[in-house]
Amino acid sequence: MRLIKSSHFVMLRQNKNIMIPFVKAHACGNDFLIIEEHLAGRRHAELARKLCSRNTSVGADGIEFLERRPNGEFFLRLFNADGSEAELSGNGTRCVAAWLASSEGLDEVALGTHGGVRTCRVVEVADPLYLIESGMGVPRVMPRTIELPGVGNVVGAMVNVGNPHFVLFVNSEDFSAHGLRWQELGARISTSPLFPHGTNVEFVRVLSENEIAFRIYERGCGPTTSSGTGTCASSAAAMALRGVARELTANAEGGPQRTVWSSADVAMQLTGPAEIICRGEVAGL
Ligand SMILES: N[C@@H](CCC[C@H](N)C(=O)O)C(=O)O
Repeated sequence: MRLIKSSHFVMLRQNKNIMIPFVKAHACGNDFLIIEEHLAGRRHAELARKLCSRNTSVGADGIEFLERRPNGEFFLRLFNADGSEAELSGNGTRCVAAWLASSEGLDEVALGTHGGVRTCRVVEVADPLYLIESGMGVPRVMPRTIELPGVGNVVGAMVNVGNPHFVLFVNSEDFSAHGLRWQELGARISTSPLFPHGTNVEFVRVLSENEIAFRIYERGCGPTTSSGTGTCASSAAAMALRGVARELTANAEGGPQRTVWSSADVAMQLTGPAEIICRGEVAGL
């Protein structure tokens, strides 16, 4: 028998012993790993790239690193699947809230993020499924037309809900715009030099006064079935610029969420599900 001595094999063998405990949860198919911050050893980006890979590891859209501070406060750092750090995730924050409710009985919890503190309250439970309402901060909506080479002028709005979004309104049933599939146009906008820090992109159709449908191209991870901040950004743009009701059902591919934004200067409330999928240990770096 031939002995395998390649350095790749030696590396694989060394990695075998470093196991990292994780929890996996999703919100309308937008999936996250939850890992205790102290286990990251400052290798957050590398861990995100490795563990979010769907073919060679557990797979997820991002990792929420959960820090427990000595004063009892919680702080989350969110890393996208490509290893970039984002200010926050609405769905990811809710997944952590569901995990803290399930594992520690916390029905209401304030979670610090780089995009501000988000307070999450459990509204209904059918363990492992949690319906959670989150205070998502005050959205800022700025109408903006961008010029994309080869595409032309794209009319939309920059929306900040703790992280950046560019929202376009479309009429087509398949969410295409400017003759491009939304996934293609989303990739072009998300990585355009016009947004030096990148942006999330939402394609929104107004269905009625109380309902919108949208598709999401996420910064740092591509098309996703849902986004909490994307739901808020799409709703805020529709409320501020299309005059729809201040309480909306926002339908993404992964399912509906509810948004309430009673006036421009108050926080938006987001209600949606989060489900704990599994917990385990995964080979780290
Ligand atoms: N899916 C998230 C947003 C995650 C962060 C985003 N990719 C970014 O880079 O800002 C959500 O539910 O909000």
